[in-house]
Amino acid sequence: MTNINMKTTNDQYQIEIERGNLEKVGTLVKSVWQPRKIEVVTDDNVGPIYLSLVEDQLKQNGFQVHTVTVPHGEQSKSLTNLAQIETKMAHEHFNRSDAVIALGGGVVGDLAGFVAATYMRGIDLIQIPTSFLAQVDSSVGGKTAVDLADIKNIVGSFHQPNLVIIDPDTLNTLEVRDVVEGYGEVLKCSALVGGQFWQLITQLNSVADILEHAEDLIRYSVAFKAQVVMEDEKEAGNRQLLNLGHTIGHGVEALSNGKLRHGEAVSIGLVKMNQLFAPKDSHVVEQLIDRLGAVGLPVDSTLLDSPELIEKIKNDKKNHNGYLNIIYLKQIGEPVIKRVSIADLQRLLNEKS
Ligand SMILES: NC(=O)c1ccc[n+]([C@@H]2O[C@H](COP(=O)([O-])OP(=O)(O)OC[C@H]3O[C@@H](n4cnc5c(N)ncnc54)[C@H](O)[C@@H]3O)[C@@H](O)[C@H]2O)c1
Ligand SMILES: O=C(O)C(=O)C[C@@H](O)[C@H](O)[C@H](O)COP(=O)(O)O
Ligand SMILES: [Zn+2]
Repeated sequence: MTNINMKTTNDQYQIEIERGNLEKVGTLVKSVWQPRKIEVVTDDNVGPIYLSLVEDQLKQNGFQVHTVTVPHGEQSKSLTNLAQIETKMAHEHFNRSDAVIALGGGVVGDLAGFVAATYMRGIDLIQIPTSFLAQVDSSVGGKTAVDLADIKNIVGSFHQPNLVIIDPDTLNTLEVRDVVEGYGEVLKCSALVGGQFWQLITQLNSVADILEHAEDLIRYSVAFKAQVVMEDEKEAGNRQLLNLGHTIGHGVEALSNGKLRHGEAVSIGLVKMNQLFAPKDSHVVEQLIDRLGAVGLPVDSTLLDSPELIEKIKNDKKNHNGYLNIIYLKQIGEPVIKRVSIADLQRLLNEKS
């Protein structure tokens, strides 16, 4: 069992990582919340597998449980769903003492998190991530958001949970493609950290290898993310490093009309941004392509040639007055934040494509 402690300016919470955590989810929730009404938000893949267990556990521990199931997939991170869920909660007379639980992948986590951030100007939240991506990244750190049409995470808020409950056993029911896309974020994280974390990555060459080492990968990723968030919760400085691969990644993800998963898009963005900025003699790009390619993550895309890409990039939250803080690697374990004009980035993208 691993217990990682997160402390930000106004919040403190535990990230509990243990196989079988879902079996005792009621007790874990009770350790931080008094009896109250809870809206459990899930999706139509996760709900049929895990919702009844979580619901029973919560009821046995004195909670009043309401549930809402959204369709799986990125399109559920919408203002429409936000409004529907909050309308339902209002009709159920949820008040400021009540709470939200996100049970699912990053889509459910971001959507339910934003519900909790905005309902009555903010109520309590617990994250129960069930996808690999959500367990290694999205359930931790308090970023919540929905998309507007084809613009990623453009309406959102920082809203920290009171607890994150990670049960790596839930990875057993995940599709292979979803394990691999979650690994895209793990690889991003390990490339930022280097050292032992990267050493482990150099030994993983298949989905079976990833699953065998899933607990270590979750622990390494979450411990690093927690440390970064504790030092820079609102992304004024080094939290921007966690956006490695995302400036171009979010662009191609949005342009793909749902064809690329988030972690796949990050993989493409990770390679491209380093092709543009990493020192050639560092061999960063070759190392990234080798490790991403080993598990079948995409390392290139025709979307990189789209004239629309730069328009998407302008929506990056690291864009300030026409200058973007881009992230690249000097070498594995040595990330750099560099201020680049959008015009220069556009020129470089055009030159290289
Ligand atoms: N807030 C953050 O810090 C942060 C960080 C990274 C990514 N994100 C966001 O997370 C989203 C991607 O998350 P994701 O990759 O988890 O996508 P997702 O939530 O769509 O989950 C991927 C698929 O796996 C299914 N699933 C989840 N858990 C399952 C399980 N245990 N068994 C069977 N099926 C399961 C889902 O239904 C879905 O079909 C993107 O919207 C991205 O922008 C947010
Ligand atoms: O937690 C963070 O900070 C991250 O940047 C983690 C990213 O993996 C994640 O995709 C995040 O949602 C991106 O946020 P955005 O601010 O670029 O929308
Ligand atoms: Zn991401």
